[in-house]
Amino acid sequence: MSGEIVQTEIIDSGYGKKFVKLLQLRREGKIHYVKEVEVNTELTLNNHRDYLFGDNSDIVATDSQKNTVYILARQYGIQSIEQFAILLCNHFLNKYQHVVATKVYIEEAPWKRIEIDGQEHVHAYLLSKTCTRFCEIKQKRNEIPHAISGLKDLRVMKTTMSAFKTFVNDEYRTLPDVDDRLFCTVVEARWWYSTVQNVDFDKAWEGVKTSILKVFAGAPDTGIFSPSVQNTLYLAEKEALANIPHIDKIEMTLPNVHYFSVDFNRFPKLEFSGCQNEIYMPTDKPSGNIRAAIQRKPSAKL
Ligand SMILES: O=c1[nH]c(=O)c2[nH]c(=O)[nH]c2[nH]1
Repeated sequence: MSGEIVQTEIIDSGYGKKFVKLLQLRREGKIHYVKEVEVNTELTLNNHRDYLFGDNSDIVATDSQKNTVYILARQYGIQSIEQFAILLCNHFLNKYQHVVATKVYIEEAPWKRIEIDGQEHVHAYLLSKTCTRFCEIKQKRNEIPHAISGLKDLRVMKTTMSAFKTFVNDEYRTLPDVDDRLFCTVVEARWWYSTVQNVDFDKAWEGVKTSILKVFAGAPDTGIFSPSVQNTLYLAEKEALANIPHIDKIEMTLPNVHYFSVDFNRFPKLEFSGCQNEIYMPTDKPSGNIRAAIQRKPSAKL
């Protein structure tokens, strides 16, 4: 240690409670409604006395932030995770004048009603984890809230109508051109709203999910051809922006989860002719990883 006095400044800070879990139950007669969420809060203060000098007098304890989540859920209810996150941001900024910025991230547990003989149950649910819905709202003092919504862990696969060929052919390449391959990915998508006013966040979220599935799968009886993960990703993003007017930017990440064909030529003493079963080896790691964000072009000024 040189013992030299280092000159520093804090350039970013925030603190809050992570993973505040709560279940909201609303009983309307015999029909019950549930929402289970996990909330992360974060506040940024107008000074750093806490970090610099150990002066806690401006700290709204993370424990109090956690209590606030429960109290606002009780008082106002959770319509959509986005609305609840906006409510929390507003509350923290209005209640504490020395808070200059807030960030609230929420994930929702995908409870669906159990269906018995095609009929939805009034009070029994099944956790149907096709994917996780999340949102992140950021708001600075004297500014409007900015909303991002997203989905993750949406694992999809198709067994044909996917090819990958005519890519760089040099001394590093071993992968052959393929006309027909399995395509499996775990979709993560996040999108930015141009406004939070009069947005039906549930409808928008369903709209993006449907856009992604439609572009990935294509028509039920024929499918849709994918020349690469990159192209499918881009077309899914374009479809989402075409369908949901309140979104002006979207980013998607698509890992290319490889399924390698098992080579039965390695068993020369066995006879496989006439066997129709194709056997693949699912391989989680490594995976390709394809990412892109698109946004609406500012409309041309005449
Ligand atoms: O759709 C694909 N895009 C790639 O960039 C890539 N790279 C690779 O090895 N396989 C694939 N597939």
